[in-house]
Amino acid sequence: MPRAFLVVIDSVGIGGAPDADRFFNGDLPDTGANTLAHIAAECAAGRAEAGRSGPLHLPTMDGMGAAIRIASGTDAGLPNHPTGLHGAATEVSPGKDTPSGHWEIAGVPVPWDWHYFPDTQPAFPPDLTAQVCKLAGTKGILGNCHASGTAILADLGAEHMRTGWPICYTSADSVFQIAAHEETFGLDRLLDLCQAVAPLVHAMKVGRVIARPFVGTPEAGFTRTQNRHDYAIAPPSPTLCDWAQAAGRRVHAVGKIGDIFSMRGIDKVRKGTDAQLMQHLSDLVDQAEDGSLTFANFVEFDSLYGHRRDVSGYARHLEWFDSELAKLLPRLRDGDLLLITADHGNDPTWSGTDHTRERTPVLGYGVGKRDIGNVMFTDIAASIAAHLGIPAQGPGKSFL
Ligand SMILES: O=P(O)(O)O[C@H]1O[C@H](CO)[C@@H](O)[C@H]1O
Ligand SMILES: [Mn+2]
Ligand SMILES: [Mn+2]
Repeated sequence: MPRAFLVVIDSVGIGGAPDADRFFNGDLPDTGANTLAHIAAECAAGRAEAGRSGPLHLPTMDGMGAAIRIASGTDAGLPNHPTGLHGAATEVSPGKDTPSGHWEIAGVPVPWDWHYFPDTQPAFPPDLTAQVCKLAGTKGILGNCHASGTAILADLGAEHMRTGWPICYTSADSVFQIAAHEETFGLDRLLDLCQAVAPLVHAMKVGRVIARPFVGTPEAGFTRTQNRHDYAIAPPSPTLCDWAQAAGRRVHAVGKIGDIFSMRGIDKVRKGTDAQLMQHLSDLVDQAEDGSLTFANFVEFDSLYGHRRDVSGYARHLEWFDSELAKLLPRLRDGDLLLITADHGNDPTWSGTDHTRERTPVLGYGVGKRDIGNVMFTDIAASIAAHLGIPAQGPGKSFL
């Protein structure tokens, strides 16, 4: 029985979203944002030389050049000799966030408008703040604003250690993020707090509460740990994961897929750094059951490089991923399909620190060379379902 591996390289957009003008980073619309093309251009110009050098080199993902031209008509200077399936996918959900992107890739566009906290200070309504304080057992919260998660630790980490108040912040995404020190505040206490706050903000149609534990001292600085946990609102209707499970197939989640889908339709989760996730994916190529679905998310493109506007780092991570993929592909079995895509953009050359609305690449291995052109996010779910031979739901059409 054929197996499917659906791999999301988080935030690797390729421009061209028809509705980019409706999404913003600060005051600037996302029109023209193009994560991969702009990274490739910076590399070609010799401006992304930290820990790597020269033009962006992605020989395994050899369909990227073609995908980017399909999405945005841009010549990013990437070679255009695709050997596998290649195309570009367009999102319709009214959000450029991770759950919107993943649910739609899994066949379910978001049917509601997310609630976003305003970019004001305070950002949160007083009654929500009061409830968070009550649940945390503190007299106040710190932050209460839009912020970059690393910058706010530098600003408020010391005050947090002194007062014991949780650092609460948001972004252009529909999120409520709580940062707290793993030792002085306590990791379990932070996770319990986030879990308790989640239903309050989900009721407001805020997509996620994210626990952002950190360690360190005011003197040495603060760093976030791997114990991040997302408490997401459940998908509005059954997704590819549920379709597969209902058909009696095993569903493996690698990375934060379990969190994004509120564990709906998922049998087993493997987590870690992207390097560890690559090992998990590699193990699953060897071990995943016939007929199974493996759904992976590699988040560090987004969290370590996109939001941090680090072009060299992003290019390095793309080249690392590409070289790891080269070791993985020859071990796929006959009948396997491995599909690579992304959930939104996060152009590290763009203004602000938020995601960018973009089309995303669709690269397929194991089904021969074909140009699928422009497809919709939901077509990915329909295609995976067709490949696995299971019934699909919703608006997607298979491109296989
Ligand atoms: O700046 P950090 O804390 O990494 O937060 C980013 O991560 C969140 C989830 O992807 C986004 O909403 C953005 O705010
Ligand atoms: Mn994402
Ligand atoms: Mn992000």
